[in-house]
Formats: sequence, C-alpha cells, structure tokens
Amino acid sequence: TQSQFLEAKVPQLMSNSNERGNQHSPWIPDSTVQEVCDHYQGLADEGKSNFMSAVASGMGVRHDKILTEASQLQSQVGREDAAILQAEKRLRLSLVPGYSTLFSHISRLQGGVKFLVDLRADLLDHLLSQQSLQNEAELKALNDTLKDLLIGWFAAGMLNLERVMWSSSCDMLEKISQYEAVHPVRNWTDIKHRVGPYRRCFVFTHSSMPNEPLVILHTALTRDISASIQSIVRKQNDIAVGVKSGEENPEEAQAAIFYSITSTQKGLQGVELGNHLIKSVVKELQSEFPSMHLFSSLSPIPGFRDWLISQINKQVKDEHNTSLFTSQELDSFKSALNITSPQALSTLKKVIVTNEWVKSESLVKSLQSPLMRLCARYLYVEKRRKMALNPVANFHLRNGATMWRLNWLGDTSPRGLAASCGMMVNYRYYLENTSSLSQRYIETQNIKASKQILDLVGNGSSNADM
Ligand SMILES: CC(C)(COP(=O)(O)OP(=O)(O)O)[C@@H](O)C(=O)NCCC(N)=O
Repeated sequence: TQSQFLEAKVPQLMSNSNERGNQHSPWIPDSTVQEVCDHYQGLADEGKSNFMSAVASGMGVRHDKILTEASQLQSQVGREDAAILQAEKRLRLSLVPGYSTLFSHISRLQGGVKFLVDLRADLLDHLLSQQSLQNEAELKALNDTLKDLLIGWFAAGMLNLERVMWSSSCDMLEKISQYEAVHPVRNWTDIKHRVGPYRRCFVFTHSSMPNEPLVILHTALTRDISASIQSIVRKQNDIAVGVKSGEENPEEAQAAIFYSITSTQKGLQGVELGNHLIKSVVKELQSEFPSMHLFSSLSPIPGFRDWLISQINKQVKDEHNTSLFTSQELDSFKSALNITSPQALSTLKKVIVTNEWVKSESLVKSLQSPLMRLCARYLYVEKRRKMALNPVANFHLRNGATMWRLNWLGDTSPRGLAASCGMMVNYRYYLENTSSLSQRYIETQNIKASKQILDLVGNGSSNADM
C-alpha cells in the first residue's frame, strides 16, 4: 500500500516511527526524494488519492510530542531567556509535519515545484470530489501546509512579468489562446488583435515553470472606460485601424480596461496571482503612459441569469408577490410579449432562457430597468458566507476595486446573454483607495459602490462623489 511505500522510503518522516527524532530536517538523499515523486506520478487516480491520504495521516504532526514539548515549555516559566527560547524552539519544531520537510526536499529537485503545484491540484480535486473523507481534517491540514509553501515560492518578488506580443513565441501565443477562460479565442486573427495596437497582454512566469503563463491579464487601452466587450474583442478598434501597424497615439490611451484574467494553475488557487498581476500591470502601464489615469475592469457577471430564473421560479407560485417585478413592469411585459394571460412570468422565463427577448425591441426596452435593478441587487446584496455571491465581484472587491457601473447589453454574444442577460459591470480601481478598500471588504465585507449601483439597488444612500 501507499503507507508501506512511504514507511520503506522515508521512515524518518513518518509520525509513528521512532526514527522521527527531533532533529529538524533529517537528511534524505535526492535520489530517494525523486523516487517518491516518480512513484506518485506513476499512480492512477485511485492510487494518488490513497497516496495523499497516507501522507496526510502518516506524515502529520505528532500530537503526543507537541503536548510533551508544550508542558516542557510550561515548566521553563521563570527560567532564563536561553532556556525558554530553547524550549519554544523545540515546541515549534514539533509543530512541523513530516510532509512539510518532504515538500521542502521535493522543491529542490529539478521540476520539483511544478510537481508540488500539480500535487495540490490533485489534492484540491480530491477534497472537492468525495463528500465523506474519513481523514478530511488531516487532508485539509496537508492542503494548508502546501498552500503556505507555494505562497512563499510564488511571492510577488519571485514572479517574472512578461508582455506577450505578436512577436512572442508561437508556443506562448498558443498557450494564451488555449487558457483563455473568459472570452474564447476563435482563431489566430482573434489572438493577433488581442496583442496588437492598443492592447496589452501580460503574464506572470516563474523560473521553476519556464514558458508556463501562470496567470494571464488582457488589457485594452482606450479613451474612456468601456461599456461593451464587443468594442474590444470583436470589431477592429477604429483608432488601431487608423494608425500604421503597431503605432499608438498615447492621447488615445487614457484608460486601461482589464477585460480578461485567467489563472492557469489550479494548484495555485488561493495564492492570489491575479491580484498581484493587476497591481504589476498598473505600474507597468503608468510608466509607459504617464497620462493614463483610468483603471477599470470590464467584467462578466456569470450566474446572474440562473439566479434570476430561480427567483422567478420562486415567484411564479405567488403571482401577487411584487418583490421581483412591479405590476407596471408585469403589464409592460404582457404588452411586449403580446399576451394577456396571467402567465406573464412563465412566458417571460421562457424568453429569458432562450435569449429570444433580445430580438424584440419592445421587450429589450421593457426589461432594461427591472433587469438592471435585479442585477445590481444580485451583485451588491446577494452573499455567500458574507462575501459577494458572484465570484468575479468577490475577486475584484478583494483587490480593493469599486463596483462602479452596470452596463446594459455590455455583452450581446450568446455567452453574455446566457451568463447575465447581456449585462457587464465595471469594477473600477481608484489607485489611492484600493488598499484601504481591500482591507475593509475583507474585514467587514463592506462593498464600495457608485451612485449608479446604489440607486439601482434602491438604498437611496449614495456616494455622490462617484
Ligand atoms: C479570477 C481569477 C483569475 C482569480 O485568480 P487569483 O487572483 O489567483 O485568485 P485565487 O485563485 O488565488 O483565489 C481566477 O479565479 C480565474 O482564473 N477564474 C476563472 C476565469 C475568470 N476570470 O473568471
């Protein structure tokens, strides 16, 4: 079994072996460490899960040893500093699990850090997949240790900021296209446009994973803050067409619009690479365009349409509940839908699910106000464990952005209609406020929103300054 393999290979790391003295980092030959990695990579999924459980349970901290060291420390109270510091050090060492030592050894192998990134991706899948894991607490402790090590190895200072251009390697351009998770790249023309004039594509790479874009940020340079993604990813940017290939007029680059960000390594979830990348790109653009002063995302709103449908389903049973739509709105739907029957809501649901509504001008008109109101509520009011329910909102708010403008028909592609009835939102980065807003959101879940958003939500209280 996996435990027997580990007992045989690295007994000095196993918590039940008396070989696990209190020497901090027992010496393990690289060849043995490599054997452990090769063994793991040769396993099928089931074997990998068993291996991770064996590591989590067999290489964890020794609880009895921790208690012993803790009582030892207790008995030093009142003694001189040296004795207390020594006892504290022994306690600290007893809190280091064997697998932490194993991971440090693996990280020093060629390709070792990449191995650990992939191992964590497997571990996260394992934690997500099976509900009742008998040693779930130990697996979570293993994940925490691995995540903390990765956060150290992928700290902002260890990352390389690279700009991807048409002249970059085909390999990198191909990876950028394949990893794109927000607005799919259809062909080489698409990707050429996204790295062409008035566009910036930046990635972070890391020496342990050469030529691998860890996180990708696509930015459009525009005169003011964009409300529509079609103007960015579809038709040629009219300014770009006007200039000779490759030239840009800095006067036209007053705003940086982040319209797609993708983290490519599942094993680096929680390392917040996207947040670091946005900050680095802002600095990079400010030095390239000193007059640039507008920084904002143009973000999708995944999940809004599904949420709206679920709200309608709840209401269909109770026709007179006007918490969702006012009676005037329902009347205008009926005339736009050309129906008189009371099933306005179920008919409305159908045209929303099929995206049919966007073809009817009168429906588009009658839906704009209620859908914008409900979408603002979805973004600003709906929570999951106290944080914003929408993951993209949560990401930008954690970075310290302001929920700034909801855009009607910001993305009229099938994807945009299916995700959020075509709406998009700008999360605006007021550079002087981001760190304080980030801290406030993380500590108090307070969302900084503009007057437009607050008026749509109907709070009335509005930050008139924005
Ligand atoms: C939004 C992203 C980039 C945030 O990543 P990151 O900043 O590294 O945060 P985290 O994954 O460390 O919590 C990431 O969650 C992602 O790639 N999401 C899927 C694509 C998207 N933009 O929604």
